[in-house]
Amino acid sequence: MVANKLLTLVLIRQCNRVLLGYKKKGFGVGRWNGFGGKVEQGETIQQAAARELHEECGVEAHSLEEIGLLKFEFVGDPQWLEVHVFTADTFKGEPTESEEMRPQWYNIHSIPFNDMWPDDKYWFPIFLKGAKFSGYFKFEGHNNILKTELKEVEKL
Ligand SMILES: Nc1nc(SCCc2ccccc2)c2[nH]cnc2n1
Repeated sequence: MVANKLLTLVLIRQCNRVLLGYKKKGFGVGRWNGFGGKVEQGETIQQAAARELHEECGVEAHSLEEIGLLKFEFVGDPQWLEVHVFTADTFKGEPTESEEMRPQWYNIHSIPFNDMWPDDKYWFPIFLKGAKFSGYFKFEGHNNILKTELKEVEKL
């Protein structure tokens, strides 16, 4: 059993807008997403989430709350991705473009799902209504979902 690769994803949400970033290179390039990435040795998942947020758009979230757990399997790749999703509604600093990401606010009624990972349209509505979720998506390539499992949860 290959250990899952731990990743983080941070979605800053204020009233009726969400901060997304356009991925300029690497995994998920060309798609809008929250801010995130790998968990390094010696840091907690939450510390990694805060670090990646700051590295990718220059803001410091005051308190990150874990609201979702997503597991991704890609056909032909033994390593699953285990994405810990966090949210915050307050932060310090001004969202700034980095080498990785171009930040932009989106109204919650016009999330660019066609330019996001295909699974996002399934779990974003749960996130936006303030509930927690746990999901599994089996991908073939980066565009085709073969299997979906998703549930709202009381506690992660
Ligand atoms: N929304 C979403 N995000 C990811 S990876 C998020 C974590 C990450 C990893 C590397 C760089 C930046 C961010 C996904 N993978 C498959 N579906 C997906 N949906």
